[in-house]
Amino acid sequence: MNAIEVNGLRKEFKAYSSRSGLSGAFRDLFTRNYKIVPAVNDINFTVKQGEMVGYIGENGAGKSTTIKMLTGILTPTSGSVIVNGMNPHRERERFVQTIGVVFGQRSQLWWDIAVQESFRLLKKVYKVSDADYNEHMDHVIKTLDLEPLLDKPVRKLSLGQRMRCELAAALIHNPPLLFLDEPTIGLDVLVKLKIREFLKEINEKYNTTILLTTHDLTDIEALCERVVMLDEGNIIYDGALKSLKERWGEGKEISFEFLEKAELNHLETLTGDLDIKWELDERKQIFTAVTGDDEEIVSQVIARTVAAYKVRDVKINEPSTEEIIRNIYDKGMLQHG
Ligand SMILES: Nc1ncnc2c1ncn2[C@@H]1O[C@H](COP(=O)(O)OP(=O)(O)OP(=O)(O)O)[C@@H](O)[C@H]1O
Repeated sequence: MNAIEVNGLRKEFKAYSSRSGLSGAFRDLFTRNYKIVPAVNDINFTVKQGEMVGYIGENGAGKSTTIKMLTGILTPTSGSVIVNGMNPHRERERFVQTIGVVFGQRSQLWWDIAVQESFRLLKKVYKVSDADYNEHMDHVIKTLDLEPLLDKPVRKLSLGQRMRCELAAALIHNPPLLFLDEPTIGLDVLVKLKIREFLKEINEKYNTTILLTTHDLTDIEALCERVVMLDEGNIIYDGALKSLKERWGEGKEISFEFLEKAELNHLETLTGDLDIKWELDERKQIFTAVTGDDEEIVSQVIARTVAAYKVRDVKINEPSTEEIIRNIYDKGMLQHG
């Protein structure tokens, strides 16, 4: 079953521009110039129940606008959105029972009351029974280490503490679908790891679908096999994170420092049957084999070289996902699809 079905989804905004000078400002008071800008430009995608998908793009690419349409906060200009079998905007009340939302920059907890009071209020809002609440939330509270925070007012919590509480709050009704918009923004590494572990766990335990928007690609790498990449309102990639790396990763580099004198010609002969290119940094005497992503070739290069020479150091370099994605945006290598 599909948790999310998006067809020809479009959202246009009016972008107002100001006229110059005093007379321009005066005229702006009465009529304003604007042009129509599509923030989301006729996109299509589906997400299956239980998938964890990274929804990525640069600032202004249209991520938040999409999430707002998927959660029923904004109505599309055209196209259709079916989430959990419903139209999010039209069937609002029934719909919100089936989703959880965490916006990293905004809070759904009440600022001045204790965390557990917020939880209790949300339990009422979502009409969760005592039995369900206890069974589910006891576990959530334990896993996210919330026990010591429960009687503190939200305003007294650190960012990391608050984000863990936000996540728990979004899960009070144990929704089958979770939208996370920058859930780890500004958090330290340990809290990030905890949140990731927790998300993996609920995905495994309840088959919860997760759509994750983040600028932190390590979140995506830790959680999502699939990424949907957005650029100026268009989907420019939808597929496995792994294939993205294979296709655009530009291979690996294996650098050797030797304890004895090595010859470039000899290394080339040793590996003549492999699809690689040797480079030499003469000043540092570092020999580098540039390869594709074939692991067999990488291991052959290392095995043959180490057998022929005494080696001081070997390093394998590959571009990070961050670099690959930067590359794609910079070079515009992908076709709009
Ligand atoms: N209410 C609005 N009125 C006019 N333009 C808007 C409105 N909301 C968003 N936009 C424009 O739509 C485009 C997409 O914005 P959106 O917030 O969806 O991007 P984003 O990918 O979420 O960016 P970020 O990573 O900065 O959050 C931007 O050009 C933005 O200026």
